[in-house]
Amino acid sequence: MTPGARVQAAIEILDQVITAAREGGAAADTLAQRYFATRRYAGSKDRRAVRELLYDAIRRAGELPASGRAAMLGLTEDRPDIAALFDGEPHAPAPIGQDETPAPAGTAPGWLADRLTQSGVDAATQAALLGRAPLDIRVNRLKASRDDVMAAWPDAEPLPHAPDGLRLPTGAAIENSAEYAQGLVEVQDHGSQLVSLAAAVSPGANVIDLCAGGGGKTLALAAAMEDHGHIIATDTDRGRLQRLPPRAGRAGVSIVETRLLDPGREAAALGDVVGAADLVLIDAPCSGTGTWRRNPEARWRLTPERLARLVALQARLLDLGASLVRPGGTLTYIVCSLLDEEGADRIADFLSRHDGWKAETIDLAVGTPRGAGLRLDPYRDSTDGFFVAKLGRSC
Ligand SMILES: C[S@@+](CC[C@H](N)C(=O)[O-])C[C@H]1O[C@@H](n2cnc3c(N)ncnc32)[C@H](O)[C@@H]1O
Repeated sequence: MTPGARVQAAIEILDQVITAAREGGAAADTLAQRYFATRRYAGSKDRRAVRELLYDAIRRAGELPASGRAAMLGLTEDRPDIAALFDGEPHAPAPIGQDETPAPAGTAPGWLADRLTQSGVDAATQAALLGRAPLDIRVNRLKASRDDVMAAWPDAEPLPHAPDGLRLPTGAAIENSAEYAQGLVEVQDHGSQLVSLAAAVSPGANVIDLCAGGGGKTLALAAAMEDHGHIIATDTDRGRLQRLPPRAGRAGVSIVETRLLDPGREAAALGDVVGAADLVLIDAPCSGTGTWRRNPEARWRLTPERLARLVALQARLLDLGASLVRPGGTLTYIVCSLLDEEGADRIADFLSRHDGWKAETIDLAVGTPRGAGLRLDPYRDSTDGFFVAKLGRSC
């Protein structure tokens, strides 16, 4: 592909990303994959270049752009080399007209940028939220040590506060490696590893991972438990939960039982474990403002109404999770968001409504205290953005 054709391809994918953001369609990454699936002439260098243009244009536009072309024109304001490729050559974008309006630069839609600012997220952190995510892995201590994996991946750097964490050079093909196939490593962000550690689980514990999804944190807990004890991993999404047993098998984890929950009737599948868990982990569904490094278009999809629905669900899941904790047990609440209404405010609201609960100290050497919990962010902690709180039930 010519450089101009790559720009035009990125514009066409951007159009699809914009439509998907309006209509609740697929993520940018999926749309890019589908685009290339029908364009076999695009080689690996072309694909990489188009993806870079696509994501640079998405990152730059805070508000949902009017069109893919407007988004790319926005990028040309920082990159005159791209402007020069709007030359009308075959497959390249048409020359830039004088009356065309580029998408303005910004962090997020105005209402959302305001809420981040109100949540104490400074400009440097907002910018870092739109940086490029590094490639982090967690060594599965059930099968290998960090030194074993570093011997096979000499470019890997230990993550200072996550004892099993390594950072690999971007683009390292870890998912095609023998270490991955044999369950020695999991791809897991530094922050996800740290918030799993915040739960401070011990071998032998009875754990309920209420929003387990595909089990990223379930497997981190199981490794910390040395595969002793029991974890009930639940979720309302059958597809995600179905991915957990094979992953657990690969990781050598035998203590996980999965239970599918019925949305709105979650408690029905948990009647036998009310008041029984040593630890309940709630990795709650959230706006994902902390994961924009991976899905920058997610900020175009969020609306105040959707956020309000998530907040109500988080409050409900906290109440449900609390009912499952035994006297003297703990509940760890996590969101990959830096908005107070999903983090510190949810915990303050919970504590105001539940006697016999108190916030406990989190034993992590990183993070910034926020309300009764701790916040991790890409600027200070080199993680995705997270809020985590640990609550103890009195005996
Ligand atoms: C942040 S994700 C969990 C990620 C997962 N813990 C991990 O580490 O890979 C939130 C999960 O909550 C699930 N969820 C949404 N509504 C739920 C509900 N009412 N009860 C339980 N899980 C729910 C979603 O399907 C999603 O998998």
